[in-house]
Amino acid sequence: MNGCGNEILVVDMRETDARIRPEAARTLAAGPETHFDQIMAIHRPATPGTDAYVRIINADGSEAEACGNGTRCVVQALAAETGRTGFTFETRAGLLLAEEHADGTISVDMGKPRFSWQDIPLAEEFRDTRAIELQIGPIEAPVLHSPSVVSMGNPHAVFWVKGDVGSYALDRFGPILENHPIFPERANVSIAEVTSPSSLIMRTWERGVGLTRACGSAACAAAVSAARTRRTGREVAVTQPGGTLTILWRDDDHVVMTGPAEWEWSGRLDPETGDYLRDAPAESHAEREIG
Ligand SMILES: N[C@H](CCC[C@H](N)C(=O)O)C(=O)O
Repeated sequence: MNGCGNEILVVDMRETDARIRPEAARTLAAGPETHFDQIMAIHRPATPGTDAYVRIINADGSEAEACGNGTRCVVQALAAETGRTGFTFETRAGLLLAEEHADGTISVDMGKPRFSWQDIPLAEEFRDTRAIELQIGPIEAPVLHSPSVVSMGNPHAVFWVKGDVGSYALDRFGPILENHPIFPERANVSIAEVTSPSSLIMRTWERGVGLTRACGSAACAAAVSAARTRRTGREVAVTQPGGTLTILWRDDDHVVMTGPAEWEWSGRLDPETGDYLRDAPAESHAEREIG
């Protein structure tokens, strides 16, 4: 599936106690057909009252606490299977509520942002995380500097720029910033331009992945950081290379992300090895029709 071009493998693990091994994930990520940004592995619920436990695996085999675009894909898959529209998932970062709307778009309550340096986490104390001391490029003329940092369950840094976000070499700066010692758990790194009090344009270098066409939690991170620094209001349209998400930072502090999800093809997967067999197009289409 994909969520705004964020490439997602949704894997149904509800009938097995197995886990997808990191080696299997890396093999799948390296394959031209199965290349992905995140695997969303749907496991049986661990907590009463939840619909599933979802493990999120990055292309490098590491685990993430949150993935907004992938969560919308899981909702669409389970809504097609069950005819239900509302779901509660458990992830490493806690519980997520999600809902499919009549128009097919999906909203996910991504929880509350956390701003303290220990929560992001940062390696040293910063009292004000709206802009921390961190820069790239020459000391007297940095190319990027003073990012806002926030945890959406996972760590994010957002650099504010004026002008075309596409003109920055995020492919070069991304790995340096992702692995900068200030981020003991690494970080997802975005550059964002404010285009109006209710819109942003951004690109993201994802932790454990690289450049992606969209990142839901990064869109949330940029939206709350923009509102927190009075660059925008609390509801913004966030445009990334793969599409646009609407982010609302509600008065109760929860961040709600709304956007599309798209099914592409299905198959069968060996979670130990990453070997897979793609369904014949007709078969997968039929499966889709009957949910
Ligand atoms: N694509 C995801 C984010 C994955 C985050 C992951 N790269 C990490 O935190 O390690 C999203 O839509 O939110």
